[in-house]
Amino acid sequence: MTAAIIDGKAIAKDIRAELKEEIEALKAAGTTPGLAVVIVGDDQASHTYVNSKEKSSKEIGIHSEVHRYPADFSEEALLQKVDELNNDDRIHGILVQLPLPKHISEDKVIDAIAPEKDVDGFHPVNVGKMAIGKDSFYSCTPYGIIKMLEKENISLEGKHVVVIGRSNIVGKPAALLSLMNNATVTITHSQTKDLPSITRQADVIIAAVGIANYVTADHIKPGAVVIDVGINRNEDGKLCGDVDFESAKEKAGAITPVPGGVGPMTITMLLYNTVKSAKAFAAK
Ligand SMILES: Nc1nc(=O)c2c([nH]1)NC[C@@H]1CN(c3ccc(C(=O)N[C@@H](CCC(=O)O)C(=O)O)cc3)C=[N+]21
Repeated sequence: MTAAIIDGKAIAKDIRAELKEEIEALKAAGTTPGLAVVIVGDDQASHTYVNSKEKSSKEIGIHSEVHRYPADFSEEALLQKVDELNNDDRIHGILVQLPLPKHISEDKVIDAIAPEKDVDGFHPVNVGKMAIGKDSFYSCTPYGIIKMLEKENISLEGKHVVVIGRSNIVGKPAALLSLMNNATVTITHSQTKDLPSITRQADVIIAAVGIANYVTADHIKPGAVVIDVGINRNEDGKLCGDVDFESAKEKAGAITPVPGGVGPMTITMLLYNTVKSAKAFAAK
């Protein structure tokens, strides 16, 4: 059996087209959604992502600004910038690109973002609301996975979702959002014993380990849905996921590629959250 390939890029394109229309309506009613991205340091990959976020925002009519600072920018100055954006009426979404240089506390910076502008869904208020099943800004990568499954008509109801990874940004929120969609959820991680025996029970595997080609056909129940969150570079410098795509696609029922799977959905949900925030501000 060869798996159906879930085309994240195409799904992202559809959602962005819907957002573009919403933005036009919002603009006609006097509100232009605004997104501010803050990046500190000169990590090349981070700059590439941020440029891509800026381009995607502009394409659908979001006012986008990027604030770039050198690696030695102080924590105090960054907190001050966040405060300024919190109070800027043109800005409905604030994203501080992670990771930050070591001398800056990521927790402090995330805590400083106004929860109602935290379109990344990283602020404890938004994470807490999600954990108790309330509406909030959900973290873009796991939310993108949920939307992608929705668009593919893959219901999570009563399904066994096995998440590999327990990060605050992907693993934990992916588990919570799956639970919210009535899945039975198992979270596995680096201390889990005999991982393949657990992932082989999964109807849906969400792989967020951060190790190239870690999940192989041996981890997969025939016909299972495999979602690959990884973004790694292999020996040849080529982009690859946490899933060994070539072997996995012979066993899975459906699978996301890297690139072109979860990544484009992550950016799309950032745009989605920004529009959602602008709508909430407009309603006030
Ligand atoms: N505050 C914050 N929020 C984030 O959401 C955030 C962050 N920090 N730091 C870094 C990670 C990473 N991330 C990606 C988003 C899109 C792609 C993406 O679009 N990837 C394309 C390919 C990109 C390429 O070709 O390099 C794809 O998978 O098809 C990848 C990675 C957001 N992150």
